[in-house]
Amino acid sequence: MTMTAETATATAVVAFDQVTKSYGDVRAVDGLTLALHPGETVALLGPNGAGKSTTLDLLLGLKHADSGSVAVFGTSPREAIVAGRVGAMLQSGGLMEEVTVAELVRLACDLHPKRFKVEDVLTRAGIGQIADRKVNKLSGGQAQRVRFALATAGDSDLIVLDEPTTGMDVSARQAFWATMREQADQGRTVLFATHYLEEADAIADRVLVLHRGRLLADGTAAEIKAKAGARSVRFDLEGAIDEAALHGLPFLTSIDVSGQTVRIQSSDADATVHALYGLGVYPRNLEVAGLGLEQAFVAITEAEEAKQS
Ligand SMILES: Nc1ncnc2c1ncn2[C@@H]1O[C@H](COP(=O)(O)OP(=O)(O)OP(=O)(O)O)[C@@H](O)[C@H]1O
Repeated sequence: MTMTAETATATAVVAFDQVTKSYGDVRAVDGLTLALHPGETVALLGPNGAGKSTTLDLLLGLKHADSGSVAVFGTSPREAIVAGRVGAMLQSGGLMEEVTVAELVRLACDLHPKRFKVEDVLTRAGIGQIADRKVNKLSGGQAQRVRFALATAGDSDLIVLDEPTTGMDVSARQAFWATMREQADQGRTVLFATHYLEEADAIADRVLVLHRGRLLADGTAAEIKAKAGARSVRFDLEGAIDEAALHGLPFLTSIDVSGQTVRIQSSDADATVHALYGLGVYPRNLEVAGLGLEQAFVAITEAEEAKQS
């Protein structure tokens, strides 16, 4: 079947069409068009102030677009949430204070049209042991787990997480993502905003890079790395090093000479290495590697900053 734009929107889990949202002079989301599909695990990346939280708030109906439209499962965000199709974990969502963890989770389960058993939700979030503790006595990482429990209190089709692992220690983070993977394996769509690029690289099958409210890149982590274009080249040289000659190599975006080791980033590594041999030097232990997602992200967002300034 040929998919028209209309049927694509109807079957999309989330569809943003030319969405704009400003706060006074600040355009937080700027003409964003985007569709998320069933079963995808999607990471939303962007520097501070890029518009990630605003995008998630629009998706959850907590904020309203100035123009454009936001649809969730083909309906308004509010309708999708009332139908229990969306579970959300917000960045610093306040938790009711004078109740126990179990009481709070029970309330969330009771409110969900397709609720799970309280015990199962507590276990899945790794908070069974602190179920009787008052919410205002929790550590930051424990509070994050409770927020996660609230987001997974029922059988939602879409889980939205705004910087979910902030404040969690390494083992809590690993346990969290293992649980999230199970959720995705059961066919749920997961959208999470993060500053941890290694999480996006390891978990997401699609990465969105936001910058000043606009989508700069959309693809797999490998595609985003390729989009950044640059690769790193590392080699050792023997004897005296002619740094001026190395600085003259073509396509360099950065160069660092430390002892006998040279580290280069190049937008065309093949041409740079070819020219290197042309200098008459003999590079040893030559390594050419793609950039990590973190370096790619910095390269993409810095290139955009340079274009705009
Ligand atoms: N309530 C508000 N009033 C005024 N400006 C706001 C408000 N909320 C966000 N902004 C501004 O809108 C822009 C986008 O903010 P947003 O919180 O969506 O970004 P973010 O990508 O989530 O940032 P961070 O990574 O720092 O959490 C920023 O410039 C921010 O200062």
